[in-house]
Amino acid sequence: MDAPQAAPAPGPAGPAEPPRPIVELAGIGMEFRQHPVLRGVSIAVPKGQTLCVIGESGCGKTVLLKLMIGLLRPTRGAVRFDDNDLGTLDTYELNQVRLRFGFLFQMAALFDSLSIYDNVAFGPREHRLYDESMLRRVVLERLREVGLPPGIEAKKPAELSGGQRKRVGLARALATDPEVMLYDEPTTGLDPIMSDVINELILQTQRTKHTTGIVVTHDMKTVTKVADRVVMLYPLSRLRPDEPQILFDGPPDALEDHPDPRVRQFVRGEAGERLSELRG
Ligand SMILES: Nc1ncnc2c1ncn2[C@@H]1O[C@H](COP(=O)(O)OP(=O)(O)OP(=O)(O)O)[C@@H](O)[C@H]1O
Repeated sequence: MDAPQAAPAPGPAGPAEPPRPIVELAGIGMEFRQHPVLRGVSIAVPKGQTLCVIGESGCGKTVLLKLMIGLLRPTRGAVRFDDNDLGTLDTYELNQVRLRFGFLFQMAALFDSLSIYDNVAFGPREHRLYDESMLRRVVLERLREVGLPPGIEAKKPAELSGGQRKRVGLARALATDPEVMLYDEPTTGLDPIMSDVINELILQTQRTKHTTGIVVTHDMKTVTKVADRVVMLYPLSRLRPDEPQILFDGPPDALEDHPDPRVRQFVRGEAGERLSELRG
């Protein structure tokens, strides 16, 4: 039998400090005209990690992303970015913070009337990051990084497939070299192969650029592939007032056999009693 292993001794400076959070939600409550969506939600995302946020439709995942970039203000609690409380920042300071985020929207949200080049150049131009020759290098480099062929920059979004549009959306979000990428259901509507391409790109972005990632998804393959950590939210309407809204906060491999049946049901995609509940 192996001898029991001793706990590693702390180094001369004591146990290692946990990495500093870059995005932090502290005791968040969010209501829309007396309709509560989030309650007592606290999440700290360390620099360089990828967090996946999962949960049923309507539980508040997109609201969470909007709170993180100050597009919504919480009813209670504080949102911090790099130790700055967003609630204390003026419009200029908030815009400076937003510049450090990239956002890949559900439907890629490209400007239909602009070429692919101008779509990707949009953020850097708005923030006057580069002169035109440097901008050209950055735009073409980002398009290459997401695996789009040379010449695509002259096309319009309508000429592209869904998977190509999603990759242009990612190239556009990465054109400002963000420290944090927010992905809202990045694989929705894509075939399994293109979904995996997007998952690979999320992973590569974290590994090569050390970008912190926050991924809202229903796709458990995305979770398995990209998440360092997973938070599962539950809809408030299904919880008692004293129950925490975060059902799970941990590594992805602890999801499958979690003791809470609500977590297992979601992860395995089982309807359970839900159809009869919906029929009333
Ligand atoms: N600006 C708003 N005004 C009023 N209600 C809102 C607003 N934004 C979101 N909500 C409500 O908040 C709840 C959570 O919405 P949210 O979009 O965050 O859900 P979700 O978990 O992302 O859902 P899905 O998985 O379907 O995208 C919903 O009931 C929605 O109607």
